[in-house]
Amino acid sequence: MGLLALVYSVVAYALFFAAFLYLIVFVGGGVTGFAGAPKTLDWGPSPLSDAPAALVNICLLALFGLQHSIMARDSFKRATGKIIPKTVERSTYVLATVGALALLYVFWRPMPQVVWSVPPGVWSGVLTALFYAGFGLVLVTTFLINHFELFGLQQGWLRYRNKELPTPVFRTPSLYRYVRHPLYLGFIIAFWATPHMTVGHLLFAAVWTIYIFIAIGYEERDLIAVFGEKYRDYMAKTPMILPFGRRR
Ligand SMILES: C[S@@+](CC[C@H](N)C(=O)[O-])C[C@H]1O[C@@H](n2cnc3c(N)ncnc32)[C@H](O)[C@@H]1O
Repeated sequence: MGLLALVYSVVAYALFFAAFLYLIVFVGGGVTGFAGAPKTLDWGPSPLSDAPAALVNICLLALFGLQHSIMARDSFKRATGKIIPKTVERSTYVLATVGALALLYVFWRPMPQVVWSVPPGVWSGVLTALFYAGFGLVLVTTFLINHFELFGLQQGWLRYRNKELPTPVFRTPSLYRYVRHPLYLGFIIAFWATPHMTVGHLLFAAVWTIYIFIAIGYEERDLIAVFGEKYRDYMAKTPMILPFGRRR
């Protein structure tokens, strides 16, 4: 069973990493210069090409949001605890996230009408740099918290070694001293910073941003439940998403 848990966690991690890398290509499209992508936000076929594009896309984003938020809740983990062992709970979450992203990639309906287009030059270079910086921030931040625990690998490894899972640790390393949610800030930057904004890209960025603020509400409720006063103090002293933002 230990080996099975380890293999499961490695497979889930590998698939997730591939899906994350594809997200950069999917959102960035032409900006990434990756010409071989079968589908991006602004280009490619969808099996749902007869349905209204905005409706299809909002449903796909809502599906991702529901999967992500419901499976992250303690009540869901308690309810499924008998069929999903704690050691592979995170890998299962990661695997379901891959599924939700795959549906998004396959069924997304491009809406290529242009909202803004910055001609090649300094400003388009700045926006492209911000796009990559946003994804870079996401990746770096996962290592600040605990990359291998966040994506289930550590749990699979500990199960294989027959060791106990550690209790959650409250961390505020480097960027977490300036904002409480640097990883989500990275996503917001990556999704909005583009020299070529289309209606589909705008919809994607707007819905995802709204979802991030909803998710923060749930996540912070859980963090208060686990870390209590420590997290309340942190909220009082540290802005949510922008370093110069309001506290709490
Ligand atoms: C995808 S990460 C996002 C973290 C954070 N919201 C951000 O944007 O940087 C979500 C996980 O990080 C954990 N987490 C968030 N802030 C934390 C902190 N200060 N210390 C330890 N774990 C934290 C949450 O409990 C959750 O399991």
